[in-house]
Amino acid sequence: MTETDQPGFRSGFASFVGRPNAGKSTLTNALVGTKVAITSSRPQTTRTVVRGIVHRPDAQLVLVDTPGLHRPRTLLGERLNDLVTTTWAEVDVVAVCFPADEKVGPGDRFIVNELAKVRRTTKIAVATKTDLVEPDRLGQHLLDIQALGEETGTDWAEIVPVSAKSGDQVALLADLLVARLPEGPPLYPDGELTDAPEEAIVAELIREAALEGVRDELPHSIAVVVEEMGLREGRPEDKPLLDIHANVFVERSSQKGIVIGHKGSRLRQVGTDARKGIEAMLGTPVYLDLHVKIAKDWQRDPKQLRRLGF
Ligand SMILES: Nc1nc2c(ncn2[C@@H]2O[C@H](COP(=O)(O)OP(=O)(O)OP(=O)(O)O)[C@@H](O)[C@H]2O)c(=O)[nH]1
Repeated sequence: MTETDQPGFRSGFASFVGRPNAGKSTLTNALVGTKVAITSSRPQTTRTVVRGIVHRPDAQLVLVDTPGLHRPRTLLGERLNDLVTTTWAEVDVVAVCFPADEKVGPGDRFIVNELAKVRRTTKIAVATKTDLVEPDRLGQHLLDIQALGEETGTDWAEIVPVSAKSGDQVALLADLLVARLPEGPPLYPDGELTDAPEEAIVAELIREAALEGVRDELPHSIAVVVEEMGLREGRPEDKPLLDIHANVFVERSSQKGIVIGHKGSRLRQVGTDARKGIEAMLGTPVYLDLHVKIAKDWQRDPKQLRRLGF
């Protein structure tokens, strides 16, 4: 039996939110287990950025970032906040981080009030940095979080104290998050993406689309390299467009023909399918430019392999 048809396997998305310095990144790293280094050079542009994936025998938990929430002063600010709440509605669970060494304050209240509008998403409260405080203070902090929940009409599914630094309760948090995911097969290949940038996921989505229906003919002969990926300049902030230029490498010209299809029909379909997959993952409209190239015997050539990212 493969992992995919394992009964009871869970997969889905979680997002950590909280005010600046609340410990979101450190917690993400602690959960994923390795240093996650998605250096997103475009904050607040793509709606969701995968920060890391927790692979477990029983589940796959995809941790995504949502753009920062701001007190809106302008219409654009309001639109951005709408985007955030839309993203929150699309993930399975949102975990709000409240650093134990700071009092629950107006910044937290603002976030929780916004989050309360997203009624259906499960909300978990996480008291972070517990290693920095005495038990008394932690107790008070948990009561304050509870009170904020009541005040805002937020029904915390859990309130969990953790320390990402010492590792205390991190495993418990993982269990609680996983328990809130729907049953379903893994969303990403095993081992994928701790430090892999978005380009790697995008390349994988394109490769999947390119293999669709021709897997038997081209089992291991397709590699994809994302040459360029960046937001189109001059777009309004609330209507981003992500430009992606990618090369699909095959080993022989006969394979090139298969991928491209009659008058390019197949390649167009591959492009459409891949684009939809990428848009669904990143939450941003995408312009995808695909080229098919021959890298002769790339599987046997170490130099080619390196170039292709293996
Ligand atoms: N002692 C202690 N420090 C922590 C813990 N978690 C995070 N920190 C520290 O708190 C600071 C902020 O942590 P980050 O993980 O960067 O917080 P963040 O919420 O991602 O911050 P932003 O990116 O600004 O939103 C860093 O200096 C961390 O080292 C913890 O469990 N214990």
